[in-house]
Amino acid sequence: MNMQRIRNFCIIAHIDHGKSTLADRLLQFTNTVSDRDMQDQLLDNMDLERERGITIKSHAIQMKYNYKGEEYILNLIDTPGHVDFSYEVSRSIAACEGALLIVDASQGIEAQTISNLYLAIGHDLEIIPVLNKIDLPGADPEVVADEVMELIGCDREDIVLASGKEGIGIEEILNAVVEKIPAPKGDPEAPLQAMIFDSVYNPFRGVEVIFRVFNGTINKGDKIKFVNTGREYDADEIGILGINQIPQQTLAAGNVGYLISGIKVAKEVKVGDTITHIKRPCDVAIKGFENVKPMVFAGIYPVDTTEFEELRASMEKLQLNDASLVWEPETSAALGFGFRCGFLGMLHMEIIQERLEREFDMTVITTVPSVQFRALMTNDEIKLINAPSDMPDPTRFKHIEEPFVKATIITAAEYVGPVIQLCMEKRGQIKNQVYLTSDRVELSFDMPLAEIVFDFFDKLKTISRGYASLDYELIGFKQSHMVRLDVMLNGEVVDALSAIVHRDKAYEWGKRLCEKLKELVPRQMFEIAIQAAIGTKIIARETVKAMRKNVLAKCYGGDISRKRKLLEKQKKGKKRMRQVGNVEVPQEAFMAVLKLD
Ligand SMILES: Nc1nc2c(ncn2[C@@H]2O[C@H](COP(=O)(O)OP(=O)(O)OP(=O)(O)O)[C@@H](O)[C@H]2O)c(=O)[nH]1
Repeated sequence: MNMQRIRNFCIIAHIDHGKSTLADRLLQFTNTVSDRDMQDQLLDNMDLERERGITIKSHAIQMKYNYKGEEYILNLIDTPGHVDFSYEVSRSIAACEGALLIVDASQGIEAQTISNLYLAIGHDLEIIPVLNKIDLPGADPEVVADEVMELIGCDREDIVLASGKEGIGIEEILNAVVEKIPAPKGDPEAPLQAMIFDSVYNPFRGVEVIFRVFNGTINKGDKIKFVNTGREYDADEIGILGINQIPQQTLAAGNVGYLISGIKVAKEVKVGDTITHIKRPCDVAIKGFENVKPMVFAGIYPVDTTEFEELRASMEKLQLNDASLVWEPETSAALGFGFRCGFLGMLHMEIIQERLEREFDMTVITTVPSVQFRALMTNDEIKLINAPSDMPDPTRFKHIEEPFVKATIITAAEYVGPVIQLCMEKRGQIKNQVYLTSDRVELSFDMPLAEIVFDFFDKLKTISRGYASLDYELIGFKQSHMVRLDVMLNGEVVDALSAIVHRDKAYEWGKRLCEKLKELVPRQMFEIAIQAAIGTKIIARETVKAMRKNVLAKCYGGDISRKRKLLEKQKKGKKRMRQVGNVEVPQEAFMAVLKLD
């Protein structure tokens, strides 16, 4: 295919602004998929994605479009919409020459719109602005168009008015893709240089690598190598991605395609890596490659301690198809054997937990999530702290550092006060405040990541009645007064309830946590003391009074089957309980920290 007839583009949008719906329409309009086969949100083919209505992993799809009598190949590269997956978004963007910027005409520009837009502009992508959902009664295309014009410096005529739902503006969008987005550049005769921007795990065929060829040509059967991992493979099968995979003999510069070469483990395929030939390799790898690092850590334990090996097997299987999940075995006095896991963010953590439960039928306890702190030790070594138990003795370190992010929040002007207040409570420092329009404001803060991973987003939504959007990126580590706060039940430390918190917040944290635990720990036949401590210093205490609960008391002797049923019920209720010393602790208690308000 003549490179001049190829267009590679992605869609950037804030969550729920209608990216998937619009993508479906493009596929329908170009007959890439027949109306009969049309399923809602075709690009989101994981059940979980469809249920949650969010795009988790990016995928690519090729459409053919006839424009003024010429056939064009349009490669649509889908991007995930959540900050947890921002590295993947950046690689997808790097594989394109243009982007559709979808803005919900009833909502206006949101934080994610802007962060992804900046990524796209940073990669010199041609931006085609689209106002979507113009069918909605609450849509205000005039005002939102002003916002968009201000943001990207385009003219009103450049903005396409569309409705994915009603199928309005679809042809205009496709025409704009052909007319405005530049054809790919690159030399098909040069040494091979292709960038991996995604991979899909297939248990039967091995990992499918999705890539964009920048220079050179890849042929079926070629001996190839991945530059950053240094691994070598045979290109057993290459092809393009329609609704199904379509094998090809060759793919030249400018094209997007898939590669199958018998790779069994997702970890071998790193998004951002460069594919080249073993003979005649390219001089340099494509820039921008990064090893993605987990941002949030938590322990995962089987509820039933005998299921540890089963959990290990499940985690191994999960890791085969999720390269970003990392874990190592961990033991807790309270929870037994489990794993310390690293996640890209809170959504990623929820997804893993849910997949363990659904796909592997495991019931697990997840402990309080934590970010990765660093301790500068007295011998000037840096020690990484992924769990409260890693926290060294205060006499052995000079200081602790914690990760900070630049948080961008867009909200209506009337909520600026409460938003700033919330951010200050979360140890944020305001850096900038810009009015996007008379009513919408963009605020930037430097904030500790640790404060964001808890309930920040929920709180932000509450105080702004839903009219605030958040995006953040890591900016580095800063020195902080962090301490380890322990919780004791009848004098015994429950290691799974320990947390690393800022010194100024430790007292408040301890007090609230004790209060919350008092609500969650059921009364037992003896009194239970709940205490919070820093080192040996007790900073808070609550007491759960003794009580005797006899479920059989209701049964007046007689009916044995009824009695059995009640006992069964009680046993089930106990399932998610953990024995700590002599105290039974329900699973919610281990997540109580997330619900402190
Ligand atoms: N009225 C109206 N609703 C729409 C339109 N497009 C999408 N929606 C609705 O908006 C919601 C979000 O649409 P999606 O296409 O899932 O949005 P998305 O941007 O792909 O969401 P993520 O994948 O989560 O980022 C759904 O409930 C859609 O039915 C439109 O043009 N008009």
